[in-house]
Amino acid sequence: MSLQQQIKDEDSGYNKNLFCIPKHYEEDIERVFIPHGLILDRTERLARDIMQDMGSHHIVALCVLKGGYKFFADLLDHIKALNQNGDKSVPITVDFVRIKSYCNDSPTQKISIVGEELSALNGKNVLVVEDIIETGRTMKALLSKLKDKEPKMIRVVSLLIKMTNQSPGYRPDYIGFEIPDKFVVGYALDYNEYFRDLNHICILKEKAKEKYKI
Ligand SMILES: Nc1nc2c(ncn2[C@@H]2O[C@H](COP(=O)(O)O)[C@@H](O)[C@H]2O)c(=O)[nH]1
Ligand SMILES: [Mg+2]
Repeated sequence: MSLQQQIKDEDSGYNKNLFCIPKHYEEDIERVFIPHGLILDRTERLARDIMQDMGSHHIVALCVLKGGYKFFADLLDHIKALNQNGDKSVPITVDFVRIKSYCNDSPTQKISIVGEELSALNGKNVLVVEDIIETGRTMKALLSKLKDKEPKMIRVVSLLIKMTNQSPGYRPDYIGFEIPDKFVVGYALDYNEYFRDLNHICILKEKAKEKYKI
């Protein structure tokens, strides 16, 4: 199993005033949990680990939208840099799938998966790129759809995995950070579509959850 950084419950992040937060979210953020720079540095290392394991054949990188788009873009930048500067390189193609399984800060009963054409995955090495895994329910639903396309290999990388007592029967192949059971936003992770435009991964104030509730 690959190494991953575990952020314990008592590590409650950083005072938000140490960082640049968009004015429109200043009142909503409780703490900065994982600063943007740390996310990028960890992503660089994940890219190296992934290329060491998968880097001998064409990779189809599959982005799980919407929450995975920032991690996907940064991970692919690092993979491209390795391709450009290393002794060997492999073609990377991209595909996208959209999954919705959350409303407010709770899971929905139904998992909606859109963009499941994905016929180009047949016989390919697929790297699924996800933002966060909690119970593993969403990823298990996606993986069962992907297996129908008969890829040669599927690997999953998730920037975050959340430790909850209802979880997790599922662990991805590569993990950025293991975090406690807190609802997080930022770096494309949303609360009802807000906070994707925030660089750092943060914890919300309870009154912000009320403010943006639907
Ligand atoms: N913005 C946030 N989204 C979250 C968080 N925890 C989970 N999620 C969403 O759910 C799925 C994964 O959940 P799972 O139980 O099916 O594994 C993930 O893709 C997110 O969309 C969170 O803390 N913040
Ligand atoms: Mg997601």
